[in-house]
Amino acid sequence: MHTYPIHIAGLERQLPICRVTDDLYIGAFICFGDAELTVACARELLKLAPAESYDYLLTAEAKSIPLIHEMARQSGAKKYFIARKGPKAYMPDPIHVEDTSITTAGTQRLYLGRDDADMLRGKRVLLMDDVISTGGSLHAMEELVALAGGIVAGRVAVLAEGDAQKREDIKFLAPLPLFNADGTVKGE
Ligand SMILES: Nc1ncnc2[nH]cnc12
Repeated sequence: MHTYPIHIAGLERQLPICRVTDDLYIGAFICFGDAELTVACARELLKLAPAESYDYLLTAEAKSIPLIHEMARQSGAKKYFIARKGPKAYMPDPIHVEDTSITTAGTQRLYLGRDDADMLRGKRVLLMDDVISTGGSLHAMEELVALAGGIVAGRVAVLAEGDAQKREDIKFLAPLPLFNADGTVKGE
C-alpha cells in the first residue's frame, strides 16, 4: 500500500492511501488508538481558537471523539457535545439534519438529544472535525447548531483535504491532498 508522509502538531505519520473510488484515493487520517497524536493535535487545535471566543465545543461522531475529549480536558471544559449518527433510546426528542461525506456512501443524519440542543440555545459553538474534505459533515454540524438556536463561533480541523485547503472560513493544522490510484498527488 502507498503511504503519504505528513507532519502534524510536531509529529510525523505515514497515512495509508486508500481507495474511495477507482479514480479517487485518500490519505487516511485515523487518530483512533494514537494517543500521542491525539494529545498533540488537541493542544495545537486549542491554539487556533481563543478560549474566550466560544462557549462549547461540538464535533460529529465517530473519529473525532477522542480529540474533542482531549481538547476539553486540556482546556478545562466540563461539557462538550457530540452529534450522533443515529438516535438512541436515551436521547430525548432528538433533533436531526442530513449529512453527506466523502468516506460514507449515500446520506447520513446527525442527531442531538433535546437536552443537548437546549443547552446550545444562544451559545457560541466551536465546530471541530478531524478532516474537512467536501465540507458535508461541517455543513451538517452548522445546520444542527442553527436548529438548536446556537451560534457558530468558528470551525477548526486537524486536516483540510483537497479543495477545503482553499477555504477561508476554517482553521486547520495541515493541508492534505487527494490521490490517484498510483499514489501520486491529484492535480500535480
Ligand atoms: N483523509 C481522510 N482520512 C480520514 N477520514 C476522512 N474523511 C474525509 N477524508 C478523510
